[in-house]
Amino acid sequence: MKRRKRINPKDDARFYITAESDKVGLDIKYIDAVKGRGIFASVPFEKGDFLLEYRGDLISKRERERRQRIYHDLLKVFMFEFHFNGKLWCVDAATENESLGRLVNDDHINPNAKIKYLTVQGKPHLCLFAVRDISPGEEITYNYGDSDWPWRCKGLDDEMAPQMCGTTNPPSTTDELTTENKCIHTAVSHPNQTSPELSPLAKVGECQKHCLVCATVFS
Ligand SMILES: C[S@@+](CC[C@H](N)C(=O)[O-])C[C@H]1O[C@@H](n2cnc3c(N)ncnc32)[C@H](O)[C@@H]1O
Repeated sequence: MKRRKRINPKDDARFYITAESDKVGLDIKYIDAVKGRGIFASVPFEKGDFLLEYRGDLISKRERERRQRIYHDLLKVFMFEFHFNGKLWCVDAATENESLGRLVNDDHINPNAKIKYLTVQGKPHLCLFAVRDISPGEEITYNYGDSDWPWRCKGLDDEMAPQMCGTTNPPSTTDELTTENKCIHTAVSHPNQTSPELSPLAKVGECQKHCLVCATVFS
């Protein structure tokens, strides 16, 4: 069988950065009410291949702080911070658009991609590269980094979830909560969701004991 000629991954990345577009062979799919959407390969990728750019506004630390003050928690997760040339920068991908990079989910155990930055015309661009061969149908994932991401709590039963999650956002202590309480995941729908399964009503139904995302307890 004839092997396809491999494009140099950095050149490939520069091409898509300059074109401000995503490559064919990656699709958005709705996964479930907790994870929301994700990005899936529809063609095979080889280890080292460029996959996607995490496209958004490149902003300074100061501007990031300003936006963080006004953003809802659900938007803050789209802010990717990184060091470049001795300074803290951020790519803010909170704006819902056609870009696929902003929809790639976290996997800190067995990710198949890694983010690296590439400089184009003096500006850093965050790019995802495959860290192993990827088959069609696989979800693209990378490690979001060390943090108490609520979804990383594993194997919890209903009683243990609030203690073990250790999240402070929103409050996880039951005494601050009343029957009126709703966590952010139930009070509002996920930003720009298009799938009916993600409606606030469906999420309230799933959160009857505790929210799967943040472990807020409902009485
Ligand atoms: C940058 S967004 C990724 C796209 C998101 N799935 C969506 O549909 O908009 C990050 C959010 O995705 C969800 N997420 C990412 N990785 C996850 C995982 N491994 N398990 C559950 N939820 C995850 C969390 O809600 C997180 O706040």
